[in-house]
Parts: sequence; structure tokens; C-alpha cells
Amino acid sequence: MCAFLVSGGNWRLPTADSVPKQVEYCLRGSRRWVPRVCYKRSSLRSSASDLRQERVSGTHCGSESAPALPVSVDYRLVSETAEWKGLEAHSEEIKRLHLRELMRDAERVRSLRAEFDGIYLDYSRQRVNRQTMQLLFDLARRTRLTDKIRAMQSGAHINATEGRAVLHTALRADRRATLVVDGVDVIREVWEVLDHVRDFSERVRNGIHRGVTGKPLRNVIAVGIGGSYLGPDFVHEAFRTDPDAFEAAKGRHLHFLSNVDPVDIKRCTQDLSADETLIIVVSKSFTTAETLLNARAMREWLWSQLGRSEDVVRHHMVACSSNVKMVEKFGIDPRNTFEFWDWVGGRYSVCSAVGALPLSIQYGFASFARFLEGARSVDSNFYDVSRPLEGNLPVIMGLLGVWNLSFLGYKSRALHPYAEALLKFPAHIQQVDMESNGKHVTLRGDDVDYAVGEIDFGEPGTNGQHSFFQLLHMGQPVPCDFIGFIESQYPLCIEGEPVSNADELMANFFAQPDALAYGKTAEECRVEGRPEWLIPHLVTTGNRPSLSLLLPRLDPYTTGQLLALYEHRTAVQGFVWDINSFDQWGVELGKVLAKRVRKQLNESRYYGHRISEEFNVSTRDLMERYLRGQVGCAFNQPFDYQRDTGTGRSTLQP
Ligand SMILES: O=P(O)(O)OC[C@H]1O[C@H](O)[C@H](O)[C@@H](O)[C@@H]1O
Repeated sequence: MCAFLVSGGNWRLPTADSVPKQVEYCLRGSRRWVPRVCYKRSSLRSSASDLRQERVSGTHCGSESAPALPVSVDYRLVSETAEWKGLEAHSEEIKRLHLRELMRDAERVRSLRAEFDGIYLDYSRQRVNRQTMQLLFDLARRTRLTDKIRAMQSGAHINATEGRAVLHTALRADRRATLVVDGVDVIREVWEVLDHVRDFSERVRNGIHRGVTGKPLRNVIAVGIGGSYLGPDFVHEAFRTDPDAFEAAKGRHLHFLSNVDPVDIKRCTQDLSADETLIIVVSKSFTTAETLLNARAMREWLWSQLGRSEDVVRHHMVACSSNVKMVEKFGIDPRNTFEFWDWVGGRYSVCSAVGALPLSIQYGFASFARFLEGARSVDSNFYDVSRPLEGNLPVIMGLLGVWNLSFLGYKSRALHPYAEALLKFPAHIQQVDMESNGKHVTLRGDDVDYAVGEIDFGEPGTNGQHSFFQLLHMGQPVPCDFIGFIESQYPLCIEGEPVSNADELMANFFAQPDALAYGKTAEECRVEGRPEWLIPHLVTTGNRPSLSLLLPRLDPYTTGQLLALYEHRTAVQGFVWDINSFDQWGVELGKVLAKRVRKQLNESRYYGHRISEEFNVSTRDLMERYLRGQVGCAFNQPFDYQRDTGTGRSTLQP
């Protein structure tokens, strides 16, 4: 049985015919999408043949036994497929070719470009030819990429280890669309929250919602970390110099408090006065230790200036979270809580209230709505899998990522926006990609025997050129993405200068990819008359891949387009690699260990307890040195402490 629940707007539905037999999704009593073919728990981590034997159908799907596997395939590891092996063999041929030769073939160059809604992608400087791309698209088909994309769009629980749908694209869907998942129209819920954001942000901007002393709230501090910070901060920086957003933000200030280092509090608050400040606590779980401590610290800061009352919290603190109960317990007015859902991953949450609230208060809702429209535009390209994948920008970029890491062996990847306003974009994409694809097992729990998950980093051009580009040119090769814009947010021409300031910037955007691709030969150095002894130091081998993205101008719309492009690139890579790009269990271990250390610090500092032998010698000695605050102390002695008879609390003595 197959049924489809999505309709309206720009959502394209999978049709019954379009879903292959092995990946049929059935609509069960719970109205939850689960695959009809699934596996017993015992089949996790078994061989391909075992898996085939242990296939069961019907009632064992979903949370009742093993997690639902979103898309069933007929191999254990993608590296076992003929398509993968074909690419491995082909990569040996490509490794013998230099980009200098590849770039000579004008027809090849012209065939390696794609365009969608103003975004021009040139990937001719990748170490690929038309055959490579053909083989990569074959691999995409073999891994059922289009079915996986459809499963994501339809709200199937593709985040199998957490039993969740992955629906961040619903956050920017047209309000006329409908998407029923688990019995709920998620798009209606999304727009209810967006309307709430619009209303609240207008009330703050118009001075209707004021502080407890009656002053308008012209400052906002958004308290959050990871996905509850990096996305909004990147968009804030991108909007800051957009002429319309700039006008709308006049007289207003937006700050982000993310680090639990108390210095971050100092940096955020030192020029602000509490009576004009609104605190937004942003935390999906509302349990993140750093965010909650910072939220309590900000509450103390408000109370220290405005008096200790619930009213102060109600006027000056609001929250974006999916844990409404905990928010209320904190003392924040439920009417000022902006909800989002478990199907929004933290690193994919910037289009939810997480980004909507701070950015709409700062720049007005209209700019944020344009940002959503830009993201929606690229979503439509990504989801339009009934068209050839050759025109699907996120798919092309994702396949190139797979090629560079898994076949050519490039472990890192760099992102260089030639736009200062995108200075925080690389950091955001670093979390999106590294937290998503930093995995070591497939969805079924089998160890991967191929490289997955790049090390992502980047800086805006031209700053990066004067920092780490030396290594990119002569040291370890790192595939680069260059992002440039035709029109500057701030056109500036200095009289007497040969080019405008933006042309100077873009001259580098055009030059760097060729410098990386072509390099410089010893012969070219000789023609320049360089001395022979110096030549080895001057030669750059070239053959270093990159791609170039050229967009009309950086504004809220194109910011949204870039966000979606990179979010989906990550998903495509995860789909092809057959890993779960939507959980992050690795982060948990550090949190658990920090809990134990926190308890020890409390017991040692305030009650003089010795550091427990449960910690290893290294950690014990480091903590001891830290707690005693002195060099050369005797290790693991009880601490001296003094009891305050008034409070009954003990304090460690230096
Ligand atoms: O929004 P929160 O629940 O406070 O989570 C903040 C961050 O916590 C962890 O570090 C997760 O790995 C991130 O994905 C998440 O964005």
C-alpha cells in the first residue's frame, strides 16, 4: 500500500509509480511513514547475505523493534557496488591527468556548469571529466538518492537513530502548502509560529512591548550555542550591510552570547543597560548546560539592575525552544515562547524561530521572509528529482564532495566567500557539515570502509589569501569553494584607482581558482629569469580542485539560497554514503564527562574533597593545579577550606 500526504504550494509529491518496490513506504495506523521492508534488531551489524535472509515484513517496522531504515538497498556497504568500484578504477585514470590539460578542453569546461535561479555554478576546475560525472550520477541512482530525497521531503523518519523526521525545509515552505506528518499539518504549525514572531517582533520594534521601566527594548542578546547560535549569527552578519536591512536596523543592536566563558558575558553586556535589553534564550532542548548557565547569568544581570522580580523576567526574557515545559519552569512567559519541533535539527534550525525571532526584531520580518524565500527556491531545485539530477545544484555539489573525499582522498575542504558580510558562513557550514557527516557507521550500524565527512574550514577572501592560502597553493591540496557576487552591497569607486574596490576583490575571486588549478612550472620560472637555486621554491604544482559560485548580489534572498545549497550538499553526501547525517551522538560523551568534572569541582572547591581516583592521573593533576591556583603544589591533598557560619557554605582557600 502506498499513500501520499503532501499537497499544494511548490511541494512535489512522489507518486506511487515513482517509488521502487524495495523502498515502498506504507502508511500505518500511527500515520507515520515507515518502510515496508525493514530489519530485525539482530540484523544490525550483520553481513549482506545475513541481512537478506533476515528481512522481515510488516509489524516489526519503526520503533517497535529496530529503528526504521528509511530506504532499503541491496548492498551492505555502498563500496561493494559495481558503481563504486567503477569510480575507483576511473579515479586512477583521472589522477594521471592535470587540470592544466583538462582545462584545455573547452567543450568539457562548458559542460561542467549549471545554473538555477541566478546561481551560477562552475565546476570545471574539479578533477573530473564528463565520464566522471556520468559515473557519479550512476552511483547516485544506485544509492537511491532520489528516493532518499523524497523520503526526507515527505516527512519519513529518516533520522532513524532518533526516530525523527528531517523537515527543516518545511520551515520555509509556502504558507499555502500542506504537509501532514504523523497526523499533523506541519506547515500550518510553522506559519502559526512565524506569525507569532512577526507580531512580537513588530511590537518590540514599535515600542509596544517595552521593558519593565517603560523604555523601548532596542538591544537584544540572543543566548544560545551550536546550532542555536551559528546560523543566526551568520545571517545577522550577512544582513548587516544589506541596504534595506541596514535601514530597518537603525538604532537597534543584536548581540550573541554563546560561550560559557564569563568573558563572553562581559563582552555582550558591557555597553548595554538592562532596562533597554531583551534576552532571547535559544535552545532546542533547553537543557544545554552552557546556555542555561548563561541564561541564569543574564537573569541575574537583569535583576541586579532592575530589581529581583518575576515581572522583570516576563518583560525582558523570551525563549525559542522545543521544550516548552522547561522554558515555563525557568520563569519565561509561555506567551513569549516561540516553539519549534523535534524534526528540526539544531544545526538546521536557523529558518525556525531560532533565527526568525532575533533577526526579525533586528531587521524586520520582511527581510527574514525574503531569506526564507531564497532557501525555498533552492529547496525546489533539490526536491525536483523528477528532472535530471544533472541540473540539481545541491546534488552536483554533494557528488563532487563524495568524489573528492572518497575517491581522490582529499580529507579537507575550504569555503571562501569573497564577501566580508559572509564572514561567519564558513563557521556555520562547518557545524552543518562536520556534525552531520562526522560518522563512522552506516544507517544499519556497519562500519564504513570508505572515507566520509570532510574537515571544513574557511575565511572570506581576500583575508584568507594572506593567511593560510600558502598551504593551499604549495602544501597539502584542499578542494576549495569560491563564492562571489556580481554586485557589491557597498559599491565604492575611489577616484584615480584603476578599478572599483569590488572589482579588486573580484579580481582575486577569478584569479585564485586558476592559480590553484594551473600552478607554476619550473619552465615558467626560468622564462621570468629566476635563478636556478630559487626555482624549486617557486614552483607550484597546481592541479588543485575548486568550484566557483557566482550570484547576483548578497541580500536576504541569496543568503537563503546559499544556506539551502550547503545544507542539501551535506544531505546528499550522507545519502550516498548511507550514513545518518541527522544525529550527533559523538557530542554526548563530552557532555557526560563534563558533568562528572563539574561535580568534582564543586565538591573540591566548596567542601575540600580530594579529587576522586576515578579520574586518570593527567586529569587529576590538571584539575588540582587549576583548583589550587598555584604552581608546584603537592598533588591530591585535601583542600583547605573555610566554612561561612552564616551561609553554611565552605570556600576553598588559596
Ligand atoms: O539548542 P540546544 O538544545 O541548546 O543545543 C545546542 C547544541 O548542542 C549540542 O552541542 C549539539 O551537538 C548541537 O547540535 C546543538 O546545536
